[in-house]
Amino acid sequence: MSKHIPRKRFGQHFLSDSHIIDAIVSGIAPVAGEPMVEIGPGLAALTQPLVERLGHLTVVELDRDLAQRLRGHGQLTVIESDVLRVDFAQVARDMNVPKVRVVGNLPYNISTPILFHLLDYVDVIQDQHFMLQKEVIDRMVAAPSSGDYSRLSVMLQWRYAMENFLFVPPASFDPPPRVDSAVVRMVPLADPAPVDVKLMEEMVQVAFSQRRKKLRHTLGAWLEGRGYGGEFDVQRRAEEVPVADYVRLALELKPAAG
Ligand SMILES: C[S@@+](CC[C@H](N)C(=O)[O-])C[C@H]1O[C@@H](n2cnc3c(N)ncnc32)[C@H](O)[C@@H]1O
Repeated sequence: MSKHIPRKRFGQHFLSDSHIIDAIVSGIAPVAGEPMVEIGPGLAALTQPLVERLGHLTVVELDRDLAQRLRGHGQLTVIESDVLRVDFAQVARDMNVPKVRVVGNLPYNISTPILFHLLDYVDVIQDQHFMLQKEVIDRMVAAPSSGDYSRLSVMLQWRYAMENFLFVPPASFDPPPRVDSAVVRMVPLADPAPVDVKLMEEMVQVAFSQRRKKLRHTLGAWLEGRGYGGEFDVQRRAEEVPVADYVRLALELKPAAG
């Protein structure tokens, strides 16, 4: 088969380090027969060892040439699409299972939109294992009052238990990216607070819109606009507020949202 020229616009950095590939696959720990979906299989660096253990794998690939190559593989179901347009609830229905596992070495240019897209389908997802830019994972798992604590930390930590389990240097890829990478495990919390996700998203976005300023300048005005008269302390900075406080506030606001 002809050599594939990596396409920059699709964030194509292919894994080439067999030790790292083994470590990722061990971290995922696939079991024969499990329903799994891989985002961005590329040249099958992860796909092949995964499918050897699973027996069957569904993959989502945007690049037409790569999707075409993968169709020749007898153990794969290939969805040729932008993952941001994929309805994962439908994918689970098509596979005849209540939940799927999702994995992938994601295209870094759209990793945050992918994480938010999957948040919409968290009820049909058992767990997620993603290779991402290390700096993004640092933000995902950051604790309050650390420099990395951000909108992404709050929006993901209220819904997932997350763990950075592997550091991956640029030399593990061909072509190498300019940044360090890491692999994160995300497991949806079994008993999440029943917050309105859209409301939570808007609230957290307003809170972090000016992270150096006290919240009274940003969230304070927004809460006032909603007629909020509760106890939430807006004399703090967004980065000082624990996830649980944001969740409590979103729950208090819920009736106003309806
Ligand atoms: C970083 S590469 C990883 C490739 C392979 N899994 C590996 O580890 O070597 C990202 C892959 O995602 C694909 N991709 C990029 N944008 C995508 C999108 N919006 N939807 C689905 N796949 C996409 C790329 O074509 C590429 O195959």
